[in-house]
Amino acid sequence: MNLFFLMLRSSWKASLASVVLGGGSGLATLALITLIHRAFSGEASQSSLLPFLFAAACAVVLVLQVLSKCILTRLSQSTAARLQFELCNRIMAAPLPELESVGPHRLLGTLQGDVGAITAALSNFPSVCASAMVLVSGVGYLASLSVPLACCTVIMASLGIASYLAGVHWANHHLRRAREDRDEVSKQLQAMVFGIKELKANNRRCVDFMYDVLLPADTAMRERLIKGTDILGGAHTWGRLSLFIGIGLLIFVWPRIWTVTPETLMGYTLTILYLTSPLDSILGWLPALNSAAISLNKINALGLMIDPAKSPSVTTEDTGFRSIALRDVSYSYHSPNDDEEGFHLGPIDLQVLPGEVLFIVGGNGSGKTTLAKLLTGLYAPQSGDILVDRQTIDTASMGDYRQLFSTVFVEGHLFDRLLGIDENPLLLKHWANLLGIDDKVNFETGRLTTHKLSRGQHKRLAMLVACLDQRPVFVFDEWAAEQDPTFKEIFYREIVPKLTRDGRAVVAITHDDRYFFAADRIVELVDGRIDHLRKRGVAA
Ligand SMILES: Nc1ncnc2c1ncn2[C@@H]1O[C@H](COP(=O)(O)OP(=O)(O)OP(=O)(O)O)[C@@H](O)[C@H]1O
Repeated sequence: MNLFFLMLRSSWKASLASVVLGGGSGLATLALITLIHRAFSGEASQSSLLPFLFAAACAVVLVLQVLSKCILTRLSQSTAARLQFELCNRIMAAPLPELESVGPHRLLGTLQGDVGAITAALSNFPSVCASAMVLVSGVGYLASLSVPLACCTVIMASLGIASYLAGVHWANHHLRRAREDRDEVSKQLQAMVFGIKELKANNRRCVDFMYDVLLPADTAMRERLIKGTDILGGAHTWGRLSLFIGIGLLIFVWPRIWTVTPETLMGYTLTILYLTSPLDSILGWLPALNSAAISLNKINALGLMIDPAKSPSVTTEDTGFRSIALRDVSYSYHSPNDDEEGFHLGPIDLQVLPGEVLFIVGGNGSGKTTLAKLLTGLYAPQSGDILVDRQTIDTASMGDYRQLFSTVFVEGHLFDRLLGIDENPLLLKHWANLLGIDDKVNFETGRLTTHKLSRGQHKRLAMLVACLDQRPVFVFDEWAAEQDPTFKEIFYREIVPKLTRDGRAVVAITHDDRYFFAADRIVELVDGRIDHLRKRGVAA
């Protein structure tokens, strides 16, 4: 996909209108140059109409250029907004394992840096279009003065632009690598922000991080950026200078080989000098266009632009279920080292029934969270099937399947308002009271206080959102791990039974063996396989 196709797709009508208006303004500018030339050449200097024609041409240029720029500004901004929205949509539609392997630093780099680079190029597009129109009409005017001279000028300008583009191509090599390096810098900056406590607590670690990790990554990126920008700067200056070389040839060489009147020569010089400014704006914009093209390639390389965006469909109906079954389900992670095998989970056979409480237990790294991600449809099984009411879930129905679950994961994110939930102030107040966080929720606006919360309070707020969501199955990943003893009691003795009272199921990953009595069934995972399956009242 290229930048112009992106713009045309945004609105071909606005694109056409701006080109037509820009073309009109170019012609009016040509009329201005003609009038100036006539006034200087003396042939019509006596005409009393000339000042009025000049004023009229000025007014036409003003109106057409302003209109064209207004349309193009809106067009470029809406194209950038559309690109950002589409990217967000694609990110939301992309499978979680792919997003995890891309990594948050690269996704953020793309959403902020790459979309920003594209927006910057697009927002200068209006003035560049107007400049291009002025340039084209200027060349037209040159041709009206002398065709051989115009041909010679076009050849000179083409040589200048071709050598400029060769410079751009050379610079690209460094700029593309600088863009790759920027991902590494964003990764390290993210590590600094999230690891600030660990860095502050140990000065040596802090110095090591700054001088051995962050600075080398940043220096490598900047060196490449400087090289690329230097080459671009040189090429830009050469592109501009080629025009002056053209003027020099025109004044000093051309009259020796071709007969040319002083008026024609003056008209030529005047026009070429006038054209330096639009040419400069086009050449100055090409580096931004270049960065935008690199960013667009980067977005394509992430694989986020390949499939048409599929917006999530909204289903409000609580369909419920009679059984959810994982049948011979397995999943393997790719190892970053090719010679090592990644963690393998499965084959797993597991059933979740309405109204039951299922605990998933096991040691660290035994695969509990991976199993929860498979169960909730965040990961698609690599083999085996997920069945709801004996119907197999395929790729097309996976999105709907995920809507069966309210989840609270260990590293879950809390939005600062209630999203995707019908407001029910009474229910909100009820759960907030039960969870002891009524002061953390603004009942009037449904707003949630998401900062200045302890980790335990953060988890309680996440639980509140899950409870309000009221899907058929609740999945909690070590929710109680950060709760005080009083709240552990409330969770296992009050909340869990309350949640299952109207036929909803609770699947909880837990290490709290004191509360195993609260489960109907307990599944124990060892090295990615189910080792024990205990039922209420039955010893392991
Ligand atoms: N995105 C990933 N890519 C590669 N390997 C992963 C990924 N996520 C988890 N793993 C690996 O899979 C294994 C199981 O991880 P998982 O998070 O499911 O364990 P867990 O039982 O929930 O552990 P804990 O009790 O510590 O939370 C671990 O060895 C982990 O290193």
